[in-house]
Amino acid sequence: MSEQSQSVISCFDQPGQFSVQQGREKVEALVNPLSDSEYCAIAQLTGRVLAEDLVSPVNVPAQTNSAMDGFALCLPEENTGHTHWPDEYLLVGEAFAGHGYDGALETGQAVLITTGAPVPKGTSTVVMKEVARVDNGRVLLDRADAVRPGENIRQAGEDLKKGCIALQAGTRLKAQHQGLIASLGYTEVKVIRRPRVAVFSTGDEVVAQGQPLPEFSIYDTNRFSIQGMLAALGCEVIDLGILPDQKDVLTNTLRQAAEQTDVVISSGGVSVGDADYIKSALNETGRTGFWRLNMRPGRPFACGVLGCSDDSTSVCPDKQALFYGLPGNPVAVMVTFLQLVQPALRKLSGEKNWEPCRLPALAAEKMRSRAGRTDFHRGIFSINHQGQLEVHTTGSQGSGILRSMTEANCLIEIPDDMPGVQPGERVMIQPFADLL
Ligand SMILES: Nc1nc2c(c(=O)[nH]1)N[C@H]1C(S)=C(S)[C@@H](COP(=O)(O)OP(=O)(O)OC[C@H]3O[C@@H](n4cnc5c(N)ncnc54)[C@H](O)[C@@H]3O)O[C@H]1N2
Ligand code: MOO
Repeated sequence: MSEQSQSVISCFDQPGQFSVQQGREKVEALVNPLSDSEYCAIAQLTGRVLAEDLVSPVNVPAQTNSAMDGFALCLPEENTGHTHWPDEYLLVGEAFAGHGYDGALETGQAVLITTGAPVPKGTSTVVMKEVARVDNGRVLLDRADAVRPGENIRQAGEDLKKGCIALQAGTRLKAQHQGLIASLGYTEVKVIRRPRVAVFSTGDEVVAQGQPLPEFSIYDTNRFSIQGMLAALGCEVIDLGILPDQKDVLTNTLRQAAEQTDVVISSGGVSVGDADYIKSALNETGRTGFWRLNMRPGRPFACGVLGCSDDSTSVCPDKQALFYGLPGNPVAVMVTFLQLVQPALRKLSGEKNWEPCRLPALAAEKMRSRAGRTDFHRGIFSINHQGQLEVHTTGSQGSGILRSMTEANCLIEIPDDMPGVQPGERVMIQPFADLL
């Protein structure tokens, strides 16, 4: 992967106690955006990040055209003092979408026109079919006083002018961008290559699906929720499975993963009791800081760079990878990913100007928290009878209760300076779904 920032390596305070915002800043500071790019066809662009500004090679629309099915009219010159336009015009021809009308309209003439057809020379306005009728080769208007010059006409280049920047480098492309790129006539555009991310789970109790579940065991949940979140960010996922509690296996896996990937993400084994084992493997493969974040869920968190030694002058840039060690509890995994890893992966992907969607909502119930800590409750927001955005929790908020994430449509953010929330107080919510 590309060279990681050297200056921040020294910020691995061990162990650190940070706010969510401090954690976010430290995580992002380690990220150098990818710069390798590739061409990608329009149909495959969903979720990709544009590598360079996209310049419009054409005017959109290319010609001035009609926005309605109706009649193009040539009104008398405006400066002749007309307040009421004539209500009768001579029908001289037709203009269909894809075919123009060859002549130029003269005062008092009309042309039948369809939506999208080029507006004939001399046209002053277009009236909709519904307000006019044809009688004996003449177009008769129901309400000539309602006619306004310039109506129902889409000007050439009113959407995009030839030569302007249609989309900026760093835009994450969605359906609307694909449509716009297509409207410019491009067949493919240059995008940043996808980040390669390796994922594994740890823990003696963690069992793969398809195996019998022994006593005291649990099916591996985190690898799949992480993979789902990575897929939504357009990452290429390398599934390293469940790693056994053997230091050599862990060390070798991390070393190989660092050579082949941009990011390695693990879950489990980062709390005080269990962390020693993963810590020692990580210390052999790179530099990792273990932090305590003032947040719930997601207090223990590890972050760092694999493939560089303590002596940071001897780094091998191509063999480095970012590392995120997420806590084992399934809700803590998702919350730490969304709050800390997601912004970092967006930066790594070359995406610019991303901000999470946060909205103020009224608490519909009492919510527990603690001063000095940011709590992320799972919430369901809706519009109340007064038309205000309100939110209630999904119930029990244990960080192992993954059902709370499936029932929620948002995270409720209770900041460090709120010791708890009373009904009717304002909280910020982070909706799960942006519409587009
Ligand atoms: N003495 C302390 N104990 C704990 C602290 C603490 O500060 N001091 N922090 C607690 C918090 S908060 C969390 S979160 C957990 C995180 O612990 P680990 O990251 O070491 O995770 P594990 O102990 O391995 O697992 C925790 C929990 O999650 C389950 N788990 C783990 N991996 C998976 C998986 N892939 N799929 C499904 N479930 C998984 C595991 O069975 C445990 O129940 O530490 C607290 N303890
Ligand atoms: O943060 Mo642990 O974050 O309670 O699950």
